[in-house]
Amino acid sequence: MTKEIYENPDLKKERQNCPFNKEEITNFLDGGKEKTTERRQLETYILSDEQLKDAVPMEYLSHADKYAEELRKSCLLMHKLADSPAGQVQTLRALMGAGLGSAILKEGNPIALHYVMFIPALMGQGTVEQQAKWLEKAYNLNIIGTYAQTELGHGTFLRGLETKATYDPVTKEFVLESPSLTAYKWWPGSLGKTANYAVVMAQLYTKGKCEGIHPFMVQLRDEETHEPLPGILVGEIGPKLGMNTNDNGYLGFDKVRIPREQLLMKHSQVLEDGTYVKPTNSKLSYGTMVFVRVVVCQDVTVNLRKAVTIATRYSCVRRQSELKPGDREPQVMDYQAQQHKLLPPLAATFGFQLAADHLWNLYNTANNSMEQGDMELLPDLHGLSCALKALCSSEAANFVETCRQSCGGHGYMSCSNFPRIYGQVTAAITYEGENTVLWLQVARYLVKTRKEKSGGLSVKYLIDEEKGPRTVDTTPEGIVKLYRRVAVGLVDIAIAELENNSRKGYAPHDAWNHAAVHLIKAAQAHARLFVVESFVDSLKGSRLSAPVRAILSQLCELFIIYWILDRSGDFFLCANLKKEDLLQLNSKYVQLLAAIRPQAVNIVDSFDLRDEILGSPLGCWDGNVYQRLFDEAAKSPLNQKNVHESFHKYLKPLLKSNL
Ligand SMILES: CCCCCCCC/C=C\CCCCCCCCCCCCC/C=C/C(=O)SCCNC(=O)CCNC(=O)[C@H](O)C(C)(C)COP(=O)(O)OP(=O)(O)OC[C@H]1O[C@@H](n2cnc3c(N)ncnc32)[C@H](O)[C@@H]1OP(=O)(O)O
Ligand SMILES: Cc1cc2nc3c(=O)[nH]c(=O)nc-3n(C[C@H](O)[C@H](O)[C@H](O)COP(=O)(O)OP(=O)(O)OC[C@H]3O[C@@H](n4cnc5c(N)ncnc54)[C@H](O)[C@@H]3O)c2cc1C
Repeated sequence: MTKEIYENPDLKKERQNCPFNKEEITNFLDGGKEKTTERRQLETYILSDEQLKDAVPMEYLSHADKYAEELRKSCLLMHKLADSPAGQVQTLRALMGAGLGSAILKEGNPIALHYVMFIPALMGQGTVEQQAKWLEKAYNLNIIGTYAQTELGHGTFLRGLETKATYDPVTKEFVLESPSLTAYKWWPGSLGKTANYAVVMAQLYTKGKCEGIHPFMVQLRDEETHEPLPGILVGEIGPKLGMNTNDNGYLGFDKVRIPREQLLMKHSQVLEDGTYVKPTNSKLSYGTMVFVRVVVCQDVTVNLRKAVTIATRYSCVRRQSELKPGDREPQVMDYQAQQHKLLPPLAATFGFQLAADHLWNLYNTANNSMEQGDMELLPDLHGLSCALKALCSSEAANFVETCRQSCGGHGYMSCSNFPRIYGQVTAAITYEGENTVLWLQVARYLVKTRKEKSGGLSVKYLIDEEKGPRTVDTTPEGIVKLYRRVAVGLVDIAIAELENNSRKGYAPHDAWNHAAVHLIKAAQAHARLFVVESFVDSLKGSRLSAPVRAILSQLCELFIIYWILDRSGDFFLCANLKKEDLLQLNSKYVQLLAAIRPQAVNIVDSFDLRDEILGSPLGCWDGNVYQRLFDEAAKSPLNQKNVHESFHKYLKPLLKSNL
């Protein structure tokens, strides 16, 4: 007898008569049919392993027990790598990120930094010989590394880092030192308890001169005992808003000597006599950060997809209040206000992914040409990776919080998974370059391009001024032009502000600081233009069936109008937008909300996120929300006895005290 599978009747209804093929969208997002098959096989392989399941929810464990439990699972996952049905790199990518990996390691993988930064740093900064020495050991997990750059006193301002590596030509060694408390490394993931090696960024001194920050390969712990080596002061920094099993750590050096060959010398070298050989570009040592900024865009998008799926399914199960007097309480998704909360982030997941795909392609192209010594694409890659990392992380964090709020009280439960998703996404606003600082980097590139009439592909529109009438056209292509005008206009306003400040007698750095608000707005407009253009162009260029194209085009239109309505001042200011245009866009927007609403569940279904990955009773495929919430509550240690011992210890004496 086959067991009947429960499906909430409202969700069942939502899923009936879907006008498009969900599987086609799944394949589109995965990058092809074969990729979908491979991903599903991998998910089944990992998620069916009983040893990877939690005996109790993580929330109920102590800080140290959480770490130990996640390290156990993380190591087990690594043992499973060899038999994975997907390729090694594919498996690692899935296990380190917000998708499959987060189903097992909910608050961070203690060895993530090894793959996300340590190995990429070795590959990007090490010579062929250095790679031959350490990469295989790193691949085989004979050593586990991290990337130690940020210090207690400095994260953003890399030139201000204090850790010193002074070359001693007599012994042909570098001497590593932390000259003050603020020089201690502070934050690197996996550093606290897991890693036994690190790529350490330190100020290189040779022949009495500081040559700036450089990467050094440093052993931190004994390979057998795991005890810190002499002169190494290492530990964990304590609980954080999220990502609590990433064991972020601190690290100090008390005159630690390492051989000269442990300076990673792909781009710059120190010869035996202490002569310094410069890199072709002084920013090449920042390459590892560029890589992570690129992958973070993909990662926050996956997290956003999870949040939207949970909130959308829940909003179709949840019935509350009265829409039509006397009628049954409606699904909360039927309130236009709820659609306004959830459909823009739903649409954003597509826009962000398509833009992140473009960035990934640029990263690979630029990297290939840099391997041949051609640095031409580096400024564009730096500008675009900063812009997209900042935009995707900050928008995703806001959207995730909106999704949480859209679930009312139940969204506030830990088991809803919103706190963890938010904890991860909001961290991306800070790590790998604090967003404000990245916006200012982008602005620097835009101002330079506009003034010097020279720059890469992503900023070409600042050089080739658009010709023709400046009328407002509200087709998607017309809307892209509006975004372009805003991006150009806001750069010009920022430049005018800079010039105005100079005329007032400000020195260039003060003129810059006093124009920051305008500069940041210009950088954000540039990033939005890139996402909007990527969304519109990718749909135009893709081979999709008519029904899939229709729904994705509606999402695209909704999204690009949403941002205009959100920032209408910029469009009035720079794109000739009139009141009538805005009203027209507003009515188009609400029409689109109504048109997309019936397909919301089908769209999130097409993300094909398994219940284990969503990790939330609110978002499960079957919509059995209330039963699952009850089951979660039953796991609370406070519910294991009717009367907790603390009653006898504290409450009873109080009750009897006749205060
Ligand atoms: C078989 C195995 C294979 C391996 C397979 C691997 C698979 C797995 C891989 C991926 C997995 C995917 C899953 C993804 C999961 C993702 C996340 C999960 C884990 C979480 C990890 C979190 C880790 C966090 C780490 C960190 O935070 S590390 C520390 C980061 N720190 C920063 O970002 C510091 C920010 N500050 C700066 O970047 C800079 O200081 C600055 C603000 C840019 C200014 O620098 P400064 O030197 O002061 O510059 P100036 O002198 O002012 O010069 C400016 C000048 O330089 C140019 N510039 C600046 N930066 C760059 C750059 N990076 N590249 C190129 N150019 C640069 C800039 O444009 C200016 O140029 P001009 O003078 O010409 O204008
Ligand atoms: C979860 C997490 C994981 C991390 N992992 C690692 C890791 O693995 N390895 C590692 O090395 N580091 C890591 N970091 C550190 C991270 O890279 C830094 O925290 C980040 O670069 C910001 O630097 P900061 O903390 O010094 O902030 P600050 O630079 O001190 O920022 C404080 C404020 O000052 C503002 N500000 C600073 N400079 C400027 C400026 N020039 N103009 C305008 N405003 C400015 C910022 O916008 C911000 O509002 C991690 C951080 C987090 C939160």
